[in-house]
Amino acid sequence: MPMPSPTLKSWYSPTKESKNEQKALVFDASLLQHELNIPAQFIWPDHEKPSADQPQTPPLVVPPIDLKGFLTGEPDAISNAIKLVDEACRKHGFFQVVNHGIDSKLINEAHKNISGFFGLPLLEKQRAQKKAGDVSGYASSFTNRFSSKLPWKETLSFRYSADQQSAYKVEDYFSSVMGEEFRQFGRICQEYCEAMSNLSLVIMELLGMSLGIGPSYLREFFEENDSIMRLNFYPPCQKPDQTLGTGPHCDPTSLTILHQDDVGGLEVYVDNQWRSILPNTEAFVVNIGDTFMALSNGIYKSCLHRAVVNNRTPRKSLAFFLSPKMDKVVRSPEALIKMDGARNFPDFTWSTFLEFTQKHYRSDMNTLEAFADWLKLRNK
Ligand SMILES: C=C1C[C@]23C[C@@]1(O)CC[C@H]2[C@]1(C)CCC[C@@](C)(C(=O)O)[C@H]1[C@@H]3C(=O)O
Ligand SMILES: O=C(O)CCC(=O)C(=O)O
Ligand SMILES: [Fe+2]
Repeated sequence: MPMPSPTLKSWYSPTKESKNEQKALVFDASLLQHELNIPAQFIWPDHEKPSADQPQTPPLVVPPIDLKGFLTGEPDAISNAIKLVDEACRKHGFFQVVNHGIDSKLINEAHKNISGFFGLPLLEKQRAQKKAGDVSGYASSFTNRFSSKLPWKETLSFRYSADQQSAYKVEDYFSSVMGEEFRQFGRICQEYCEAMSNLSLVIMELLGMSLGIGPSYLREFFEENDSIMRLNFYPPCQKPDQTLGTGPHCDPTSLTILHQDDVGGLEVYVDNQWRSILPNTEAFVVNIGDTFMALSNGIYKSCLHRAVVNNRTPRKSLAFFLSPKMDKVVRSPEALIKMDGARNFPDFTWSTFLEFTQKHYRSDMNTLEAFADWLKLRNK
């Protein structure tokens, strides 16, 4: 396999020395949250610092899309939802949904268990330690993976498969890596992922209608999805203006359904400025990701977003990253190519794109472009 181009902006390849240096750096939130001088690896460059271009981030106030009438098939509600989704996805790839039909008890249970998990001593969380190149596992600030611009967060990620034939179950993953006492937490996460997968298929129907290709094509494309669930935990930070919880990026995945707690920290880049998305625990935040942007031939935009931290309250967010089955070819349907007159992205599989983000490129705002260039070089 040819090597990726070293000219890629975010190409990362820590040197032997920096790898050794990193070994000494451990993100133990119970200690670091009180630290007045945060380690240099967490300090982001000036132009990316939270308040680089504006002293205060103005909130983006957009009414959420009410899914109730869409779910019950009311014609006016359907046309209204189509119009709002289409406008949002052409412009910035971000919208929120309410009356989505997901049980609030399930959401609350998930949040409770997540707080319990991240509240454990570091050594216990490390039982699920993510291994190099793996998607699943516990990661404290990626101190082993990256050497600079470290994010002020801990994450627990795992796979979810909607394929009925698949033997993989979230609860088995939890009990196998962390012990039998984590099976119940795993069950809640499995149930939560099932709910997210179903909701994402409803949203796919809506997106298919708004793109003018009908409700079935995209729903079927993602029916047997092989998705990623990530639990994000952002401890307080005494220097919140110096660092970021999650740096500016577009999700490489297809569609993200995010539930944030009542603390706030998510920001979206709209009209050349960062805007904060005020927390609303009744809503889900929905983002278009790079894979969907490619599938729509670029008609819908992948959403540029980031998460900031604060010096008072820990924050949680639950991100369900909808992704197609690993070897399904991502290729825009003919009808969308005709609309634009040109095919704007190469064919690829999610398996290759995922490998790119885990082994060759640190996801940022240019991942899709860098991936397309990398594919071209690789296929030469
Ligand atoms: C496929 C993925 C890579 C990241 C997780 C995800 O499932 C979707 C988003 C990606 C990420 C969150 C974008 C910002 C940088 C990143 C390194 C992070 O801060 O977590 C990204 C994730 C990754 O593990 O590569
Ligand atoms: O925590 C958030 O609000 C955003 C997290 C995010 O963008 C991600 O995990 O990809
Ligand atoms: Fe994201």
